[in-house]
This record gives sequence, C-alpha cells and structure tokens, in this order.
Amino acid sequence: MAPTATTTTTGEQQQHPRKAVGLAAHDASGHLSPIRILRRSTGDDDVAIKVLYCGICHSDLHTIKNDWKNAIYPVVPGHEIAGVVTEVGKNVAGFAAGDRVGVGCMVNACRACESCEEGAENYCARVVLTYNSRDRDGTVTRGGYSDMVVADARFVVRFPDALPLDAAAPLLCAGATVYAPMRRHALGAPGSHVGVIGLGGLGHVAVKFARAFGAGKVTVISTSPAKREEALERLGADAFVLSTDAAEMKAAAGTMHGIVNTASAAASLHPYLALLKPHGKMILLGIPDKPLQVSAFALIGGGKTLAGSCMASISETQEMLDFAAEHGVAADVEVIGAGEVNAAMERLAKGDVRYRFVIDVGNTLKAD
Ligand SMILES: NC(=O)C1=CN([C@@H]2O[C@H](COP(=O)(O)OP(=O)(O)OC[C@H]3O[C@@H](n4cnc5c(N)ncnc54)[C@H](OP(=O)(O)O)[C@@H]3O)[C@@H](O)[C@H]2O)C=CC1
Ligand SMILES: O=C/C=C/c1ccc(O)c(O)c1
Ligand SMILES: [Zn+2]
Ligand SMILES: [Zn+2]
Repeated sequence: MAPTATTTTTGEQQQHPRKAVGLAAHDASGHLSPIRILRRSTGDDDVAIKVLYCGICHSDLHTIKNDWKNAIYPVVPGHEIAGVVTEVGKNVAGFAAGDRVGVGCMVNACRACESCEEGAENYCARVVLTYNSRDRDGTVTRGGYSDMVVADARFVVRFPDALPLDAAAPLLCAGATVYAPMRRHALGAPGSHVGVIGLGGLGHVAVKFARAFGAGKVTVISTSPAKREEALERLGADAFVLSTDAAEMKAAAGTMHGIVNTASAAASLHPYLALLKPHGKMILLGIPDKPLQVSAFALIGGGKTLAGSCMASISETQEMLDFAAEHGVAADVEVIGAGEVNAAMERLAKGDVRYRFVIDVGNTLKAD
C-alpha cells in the first residue's frame, strides 16, 4: 500500500526537509499504515540513524489506541530503536558512521533543571519523548517505526558488540525501565526475594536482570497459567504464582522484599501488596488506562512502600546495555515484518507474544 503523505506545514517542511517513511496510526482504532514523514537535517549536535529494528512496547499500543487520552495523530510509535549511524554533526565526538546505536524513550530535555543537571533527564518536566511529544522546534516527534531517525547525540546510546540488535532493541525501553528502579531500590539484590508481576516485555527482562544481579529468589506473579513452565524452565524464575489462585497467593503472602509491577491493565494492588514482607517495596511501572486505588491499610500495615518509576536516564540506559552485554541478557523476541505490525498489535493486546515483538525495519519498511 502506497504511503499516505503526512500532514506537514510549510514551516515543518522547511525545518524538516528530509524524506522518510514510517508506520502511523491516524485514529484510536490504532490501525497502522505506511506514511511519508519528514526528518530534520543532521544538526551540529545530531546523529542520523538508519533504523534496522524497533521493538513494540505496550506503551506504543496504549498510545495508538489513545488509552491515555494524549495521542497526537498521526502517531508514529517506536522507542526501542536499533540501527547504524549514517551521519554525525560537526560537534559530535562520541559516534561515527557505522556505529551500532539506539534511541529509547526520550530525544530531548531542558538540560537546565535540577533533574537534567543531576543526569536524570527522564524526570525533566520538559522531557521530549521519542514519539507523540511536542519537540522544542514545535514539531511532533515521530518514533522508530520508520526507516530513519535524527536525534541529538546526548540521547543516543551505543550497543556493545556482544548484543545482537534485534534482541537488544527492547532493552532500550523494557530493559532500561526495569533495570533502573531495580538498581535504585536494590530489588533482586543478592539474598533478596523479588517478585515480578506480569511476564511480558518488561517482566521477562526483569526476571533476567534479577537472575544476573544474583537475587536469592525470583517469583513470577502472572495471570497466565500457560507461562508457568517456561518461566521456571527457561527464564530462570524460582517460583511462579498464578495471581488468580487464592491458595498460591496466600502461600506467597509476606515473603517478598520487593515487587516489580509491570501489569498493563488495571488490577487491584491489594492482593499484590500482601505478598510483600514488612517494609517491602512495590515499584509501579505498568501504566493502565484507568487510575489505580489503594487503601491506606494496604500500605500502613507493614510499613510498605509503593513507588513509581519512569523510563531511565541516558546514563542508566547505557550502563544497562553494558551490563546486559557482560551478563548475556537480551530480550526474547519475535521478529516480524512491517506488514505484520497490525496483527502483532492484536496479539500483544491478548498477551500472545513471548515476549517482545520486534519489527525488522531495515529489511521490510521501505519507501515504494
Ligand atoms: N513506567 C515506565 O516508564 C514504562 C511503563 N511501561 C508500561 O508498562 C506496561 C507493560 O509494558 P510491556 O511489558 O511492554 O507490556 P506487555 O503487554 O508485554 O506485558 C504486560 C503484562 O502484564 C500482564 N497483565 C496484563 N493484564 C493484566 C491484568 N489485568 N492483571 C495483571 N497482569 C496483567 C500480562 O502478564 P501475565 O500474562 O504474566 O499476567 C502481560 O504480559 C505497559 O502498561 C506500559 O505502558 C512500559 C515502559 C516504560
Ligand atoms: O514505554 C514507556 C513509556 C513511558 C512514558 C513516560 C511518560 C509519559 O508521559 C508517557 O506517555 C510514557
Ligand atoms: Zn516503552
Ligand atoms: Zn530538564
């Protein structure tokens, strides 16, 4: 199907003269179709990247379906972008043509606030997300379901040679998002018992990182009985608790030092908080479309902590990639062609993926 022309203004065409092709959703049906888009020229601080792979994060699905009511259509999703450098600006010293690089969830920030100065640009109030965000030049950002991207070098990371780009692409969001809070809150530290709610893209990588951290015990807490065997036999979990089984949940109550919650749909927190030991911590990562409720007693009783965490900083993302390369951590992926993306979204909505779809952009997304 021939790409549709994107809706660009004359101003945007002047600022973004470079033709590219992508996959866009035009409404809350979430149906993705080819689109011509424009990218900026390579600025002095920029890196131009030929996209080879892009992971499909559940946030992409939330966004194109407008679950969060923040979609700026046409949405070109994708923030698990892996590819090779084609051009660098004259101020860029750390990258060169041919380098294996990635772009995750962010492409800009204010660089002046307390968070930016601390190297925590993911908590900048003016953070610019890789897609569906208003950039500083006023244009809407478009993500990695496209054949090329241009990004400020500060927001580009390097893949170690040991990481294959298809299986490493999901680390840019799924991996970084679980790695950062697990390190910050010592979840999965040696001798500790960590639970992971939701064995999906984020969850399965959390299990792998917990193993690599030397956790004393890793328990998957899942709504899917079909995931039990491979959680235990292949992913390295020590235990599997079916959250719909009252006896299994009761047996696990009060046993966990920490829990990583990656559930993509709204579910009562109370049964999960009961799994924590006194003073245990739940890190909330999943972003369901509906607000969550928690009773005071669920936290006060036991002195428990419920903390949110958002993406990861660029330095945490690079640290995570280097750690993953050293410890053999990569995502379990199902590589698909650009033409299969809508079928993949339907399967993702049903949890029918083990455990991350990755689009083979380099070989299957081309301008006609
Ligand atoms: N905070 C942040 O910075 C980030 C947040 N996210 C968010 O994290 C969530 C997970 O993303 P991702 O891993 O890509 O999604 P996936 O769809 O790959 O995995 C989500 C998992 O959640 C579980 N789940 C689904 N529905 C329910 C339910 N009703 N109750 C309990 N568990 C449920 C399923 O696991 P099982 O079958 O084992 O039950 C499913 O596999 C999304 O909401 C996404 O938007 C993603 C990246 C960054
Ligand atoms: O998948 C990652 C999404 C993270 C995210 C963070 C902040 C925000 O406003 C979003 O819409 C998504
Ligand atoms: Zn994501
Ligand atoms: Zn800032």
